[in-house]
Amino acid sequence: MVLAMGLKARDSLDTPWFYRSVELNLETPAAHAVELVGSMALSSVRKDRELRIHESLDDLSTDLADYIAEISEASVKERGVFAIALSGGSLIGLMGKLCEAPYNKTVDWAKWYIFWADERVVAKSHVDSNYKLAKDRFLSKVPIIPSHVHSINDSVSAEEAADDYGFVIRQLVKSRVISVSDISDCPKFDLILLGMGPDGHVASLFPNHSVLEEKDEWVSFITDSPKPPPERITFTLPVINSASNVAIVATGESKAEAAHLAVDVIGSDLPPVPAGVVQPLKGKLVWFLDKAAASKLDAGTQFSA
Ligand SMILES: O=C1O[C@H](COP(=O)(O)O)[C@@H](O)[C@H](O)[C@H]1O
Repeated sequence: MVLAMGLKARDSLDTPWFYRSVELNLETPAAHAVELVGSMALSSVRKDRELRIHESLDDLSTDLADYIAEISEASVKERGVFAIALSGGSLIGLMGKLCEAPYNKTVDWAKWYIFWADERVVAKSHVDSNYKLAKDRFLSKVPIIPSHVHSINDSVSAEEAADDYGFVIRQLVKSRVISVSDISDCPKFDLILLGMGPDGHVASLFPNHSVLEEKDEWVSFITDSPKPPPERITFTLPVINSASNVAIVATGESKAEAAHLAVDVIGSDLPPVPAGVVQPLKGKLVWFLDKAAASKLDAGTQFSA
């Protein structure tokens, strides 16, 4: 029996994605067949989600830079601005290629507006600050307009910082710098970039934490983060899931189990880790993984970029 299906492919990292029709002869050796059948199941069951699994961190960084530059270009074309929310951690280093050619010259940096999907409530000069990390390794190397960088108020309590940040976002929704979701009334960021911890947390949404249930606020706070520092503010799930595009970037073996739980355990009401609850309502979710982080995915879920 021969099965026909479409696979997403690209010839190299510099060329665009395309869809290729593949005919699978069901007498193909078993392992190969499982992989192809699995890919077909992924694209038919979760059309809203894409997995990009890379051989090396260098490949992943190039693809991530391409992806961000493409969404920036499309947003500027459509809305005249690009509203992007960053996270902290290893993600920032993996965005480094955006500071190099060609992106440093081709991206329309003056149209970028920067936000944080989560921030640690520490001084902006503190080594734990997500703002400081982004400033040192990214923002100081590209010509983004300083007044377009919306960091948190670091001189108040976590609760006040969350309230303040929610207010800032509301003002920018009013002035249309940030779009608004037509189905959730939440801000609709053009792109939210998330890292993922080994426990499956994204932004500062940690496993089994009550903040995961927050439905009313756009920005919430916690004072008991299991990962130091304890005080943080975070976008809530409704805001993350209202974005036009969300990327989860996870590398290294320590993330493999969480990636498996988030990606493979689908169709469940309660995904076992917060990353699994990132399911944009209308937007597109892309996972960027290296081989190590993808090493525990079900065989059928994997396909390489
Ligand atoms: O504490 C945090 O951790 C996550 C993951 O960091 P990573 O270094 O393991 O990639 C990060 O995405 C989040 O923004 C940060 O506050």
